[in-house]
Amino acid sequence: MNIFVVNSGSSSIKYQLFRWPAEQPVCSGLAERIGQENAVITHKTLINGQERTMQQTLVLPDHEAGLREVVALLTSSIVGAIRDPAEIDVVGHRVVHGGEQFTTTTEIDELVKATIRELFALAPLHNPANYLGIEVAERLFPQARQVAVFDTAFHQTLPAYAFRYALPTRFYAEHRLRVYGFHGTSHQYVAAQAAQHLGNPAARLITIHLGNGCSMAAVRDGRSVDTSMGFSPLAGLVMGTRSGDLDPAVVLYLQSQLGYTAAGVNTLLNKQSGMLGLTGFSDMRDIGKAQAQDDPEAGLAYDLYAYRIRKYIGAYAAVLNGLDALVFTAGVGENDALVRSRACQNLDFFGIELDENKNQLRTPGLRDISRPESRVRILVIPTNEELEIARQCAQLLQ
Ligand SMILES: Nc1ncnc2c1ncn2[C@@H]1O[C@H](COP(=O)(O)OP(=O)(O)O)[C@@H](O)[C@H]1O
Ligand SMILES: CC(=O)OP(=O)(O)O
Ligand SMILES: [Mg+2]
Repeated sequence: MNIFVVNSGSSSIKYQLFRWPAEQPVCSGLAERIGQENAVITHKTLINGQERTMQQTLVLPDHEAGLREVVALLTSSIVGAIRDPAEIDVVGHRVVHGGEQFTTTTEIDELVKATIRELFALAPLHNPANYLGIEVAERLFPQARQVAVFDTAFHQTLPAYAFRYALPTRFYAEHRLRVYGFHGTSHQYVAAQAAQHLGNPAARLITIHLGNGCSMAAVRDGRSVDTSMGFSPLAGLVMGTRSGDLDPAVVLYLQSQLGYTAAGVNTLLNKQSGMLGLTGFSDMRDIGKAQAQDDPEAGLAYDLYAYRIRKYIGAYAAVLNGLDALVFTAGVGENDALVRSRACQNLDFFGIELDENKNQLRTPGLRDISRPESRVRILVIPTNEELEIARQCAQLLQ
């Protein structure tokens, strides 16, 4: 069975092609800067067990053009893995918001598509792009089964006292204003890896996904019991361009005193805040360089970023009434030793003790960076949302 996984972002498409049940993709890649003059596709192929990478710069006016180009690569006799798009049996899509309607992986039909469209209002930055990916894939792979895997689904196990806001009940009853939580596919994937590594399916875990968007989850028995993103992916941690937690009165002040419109506040908090607002850079590699040169703004931004994580660790240790492991994952969590070091600072009270030498090592795969005497394991686990999506597609359809 060939499973093609598509993760459509606002200006990018990430993809992996699996020849199931092999979990190593035969092709994978990323099309970036779609809609701009100089889009780039980076495409990897596994040839005789060796990974070969090629990159091309081209014009991709929209997602349809992007996916068409990806299909051309997949079917290429040199860097491809199939001869005909009809060889794709299943297309698995990352869909960020599934609302309360989707608590699990779902095969896509017209009704499912209509519901995803209704959810545009709840995730305006993400769901329209995901939806577009579905429509384009239906045209390019008309004979394949299309499956949606929702970021929110893993967090549908939160108890009401964790997911409700203290607003008048009608706002939940009529408008579904509540905590949904996101990055669920990633939290679920690394939590399962951690539980397996610990040999304890009931492990109490805090999973820390630090990418462009950042979120944490408290996980017990493989189920999410709380998470730091909320009604939208804006809540919680400090992120690349998003503010994370904020007194809602700040929004009122921006509007009543500083002349911001609702759209202006949206842009400010989602696209101009976070690390970008604090330092002028959203990429942690740039901020890392600046902080290594003693840039005070970068130093403060690191402290703020890590301090927010530490506060959530404390909160979730209370939620879980104890802790077996912390798990760092995604671009920053897997690569930035300074973030991990500061996030774990002064937590020995909880039995969290980082081994600074192990923290600096860059070995691939799962690694334990805690001191032997640490009561809580500190793990770095590379996430793989595409593999988790493929697994869930296979489980649904087999
Ligand atoms: N070597 C590295 N050191 C520090 N940060 C890194 C490194 N590599 C990637 N990152 C960070 O990871 C972020 C992207 O993470 P990723 O999980 O790919 O996010 P997303 O899926 O949201 O695009 C980048 O913005 C960058 O800040
Ligand atoms: C939901 C979310 O924030 O996703 P991303 O980190 O990919 O923007
Ligand atoms: Mg991501």
